[in-house]
Amino acid sequence: MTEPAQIHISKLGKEFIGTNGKVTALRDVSLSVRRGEFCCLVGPSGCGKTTLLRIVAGLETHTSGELHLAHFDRSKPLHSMVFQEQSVFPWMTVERNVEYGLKMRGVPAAERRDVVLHYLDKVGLSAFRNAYPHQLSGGMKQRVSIARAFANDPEILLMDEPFAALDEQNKAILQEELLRIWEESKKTVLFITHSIDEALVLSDRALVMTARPGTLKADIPVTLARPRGAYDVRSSEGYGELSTRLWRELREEVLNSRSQAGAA
Ligand SMILES: Nc1ncnc2c1ncn2[C@@H]1O[C@H](COP(=O)(O)OP(=O)(O)OP(=O)(O)O)[C@@H](O)[C@H]1O
Repeated sequence: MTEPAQIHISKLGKEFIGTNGKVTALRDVSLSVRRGEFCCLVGPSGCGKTTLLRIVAGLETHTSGELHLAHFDRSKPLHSMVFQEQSVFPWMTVERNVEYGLKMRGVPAAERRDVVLHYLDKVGLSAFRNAYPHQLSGGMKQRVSIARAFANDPEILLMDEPFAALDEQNKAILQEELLRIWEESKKTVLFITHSIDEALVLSDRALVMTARPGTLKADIPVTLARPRGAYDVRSSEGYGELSTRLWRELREEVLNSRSQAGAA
């Protein structure tokens, strides 16, 4: 059965008025993400990926076009966002950080505890539940952010380069942890990355954006078998071909974006 659309964006545009005049960040972006789908957004630096995610998150408004988000289960939050920088509360323990959204929603303490312990176990942080963020490494703090986002149980997860600041091995482990949790929960995910590898490890579809003003250039189905491992996926059938295709689409836009920067 085909799942219904959860995120539907039609001819969406965004203009910023800055000190140097008008900046068109997004133009005519149209895309649809089905419920339970994992989509990665890739595109050159400055093409509007974060702006698009922030618009979906309701943190920014669009200046033209339409955005429709389907909210299937009103007892759950619609979306949660995970940022590149660690966005944990430094004054709260790991456990308090993860339960924050649930507490805000008035979920009873016993239920909160079960959910929090479940996700701390999933991200390998059970032993650190009473630790404070300053006692954790960067990768561990990102794990707290991921556990918090899933514990909050939103329908849509919006992830803005959540692993960009991590070293290669920690990134691979977190990608696998994220995939395992996603496979269990099947949330709708919109995930920004600069990495072709990361898009191929994680996504069902890679959405390639053009240089600014960003619009959708290519929508590439990532048909690699699941479950996937962060390294073994690279030797799976079709990986090389997909990787080359994505790079061809992206390369042109990265060059365009460089010539824009040179002309500015
Ligand atoms: N608040 C703002 N005011 C003015 N211009 C902005 C604002 N936010 C973003 N922009 C501009 O909009 C464009 C898109 O920015 P955005 O951060 O969305 O790109 P991005 O694709 O996420 O970049 P990166 O990959 O480098 O993170 C850029 O030219 C940026 O300078």
